[in-house]
Amino acid sequence: MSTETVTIQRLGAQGHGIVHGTDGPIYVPFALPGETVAIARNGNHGTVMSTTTTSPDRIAPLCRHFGPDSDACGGCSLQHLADAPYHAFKRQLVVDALKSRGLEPEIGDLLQAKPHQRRRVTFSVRRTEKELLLGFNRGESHTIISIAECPIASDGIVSRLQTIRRLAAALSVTAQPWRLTVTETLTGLDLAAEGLKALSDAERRAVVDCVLQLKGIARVSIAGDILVEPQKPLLDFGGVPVVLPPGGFTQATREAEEAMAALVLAHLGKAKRVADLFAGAGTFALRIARQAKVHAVESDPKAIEALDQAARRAQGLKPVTVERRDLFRRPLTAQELKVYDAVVFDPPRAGAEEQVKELARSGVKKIAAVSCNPLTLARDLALLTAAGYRIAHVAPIDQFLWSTHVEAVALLEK
Ligand SMILES: C[S@@+](CC[C@H](N)C(=O)[O-])C[C@H]1O[C@@H](n2cnc3c(N)ncnc32)[C@H](O)[C@@H]1O
Repeated sequence: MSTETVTIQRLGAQGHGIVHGTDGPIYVPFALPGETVAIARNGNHGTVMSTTTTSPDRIAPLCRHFGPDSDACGGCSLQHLADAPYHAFKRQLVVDALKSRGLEPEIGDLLQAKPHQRRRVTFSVRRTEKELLLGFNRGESHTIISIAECPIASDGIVSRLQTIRRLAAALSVTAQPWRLTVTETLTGLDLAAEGLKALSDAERRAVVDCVLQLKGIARVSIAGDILVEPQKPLLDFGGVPVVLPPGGFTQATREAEEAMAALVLAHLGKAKRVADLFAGAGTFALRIARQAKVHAVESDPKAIEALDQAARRAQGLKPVTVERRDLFRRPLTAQELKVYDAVVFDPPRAGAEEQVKELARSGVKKIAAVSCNPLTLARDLALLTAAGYRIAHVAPIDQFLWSTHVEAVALLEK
């Protein structure tokens, strides 16, 4: 460990201040470009001890749990950065990722996230001898920081933190840490527990009794199995009600979901037959079905079942077919894709490389690529442009406020 004074040169992709020393980059969390700071240095990591020059872009964080202290929550990494440079940083993550693959398409302004929009958060939970810890892990550690507030989570979640705690306490029958994903749905909170030790019958009954005394809980599931469901947890995909499968994926904010869906629908235009790949429970497919026939493909059986049920119950949709399929191992082939006028794909962070290789050979006229990882998106788009597709537009979208994650929608045509 050594002490030195450095001036931060730029913000890295993980939100850390970076200074390039003679022996490589030094990463300084919570320091901003232009700031001169004294750091305790440990290898290529610096901890700020004092600041002599403060950036004009530095602002007071909104949340009491944010910061470099040992008891601070690691959920957010950029609350100390003013709005304009924060938005520029997020957009630049997409610009840089595409540029690293030689792509320089038209990239729009960032769709900005606002506080209290996140309708889905995953808490870390652990019972200690003294208390129940429910919150987020401290940065780069397994220590759980219990939270009393959260400026990113929706009011529907934050206002029910006490309820969530009571329920988490009933589920925490051992000292083992576990995770609780809370989704605010139209009919109440959906709570999905993962990593819990199996509960005895008496413990399960105690949780059910607890839920029945509490208000605002739609469902509690453990490892995908429903324990109690006073209400079916409903989401609305463009006017089509969908029962969210236990622990199933949904976009983190309603605002980002609607913006992404609007971009995708506008791009599809008059397409008559559309394939929605990595379709989840139908975020895009059910909206597209208002104007075109849709074939939705997804590997999660519960998600595809939820989509299918929702499509069957809905009025006024064009035909929707569903297929459970692992698109990494068995992508839709170029031959299978030829019947579609347009394809939407929205894969997990790993991207859709194998599927995109088939798409590149398919000749499908319009493609909308939705992604939460600019690096894999860039790789996949490069495969498509090499096959003659043109990127008409890329829209960077923030739905993970004050984190270094950014979503993007890329619209392509041939
Ligand atoms: C980012 S989510 C998008 C879901 C949906 N488009 C939405 O907006 O709600 C990615 C989806 O891909 C699915 N998935 C993950 N791996 C897959 C695979 N190998 N084949 C097919 N689907 C997969 C996940 O279950 C998840 O529903």
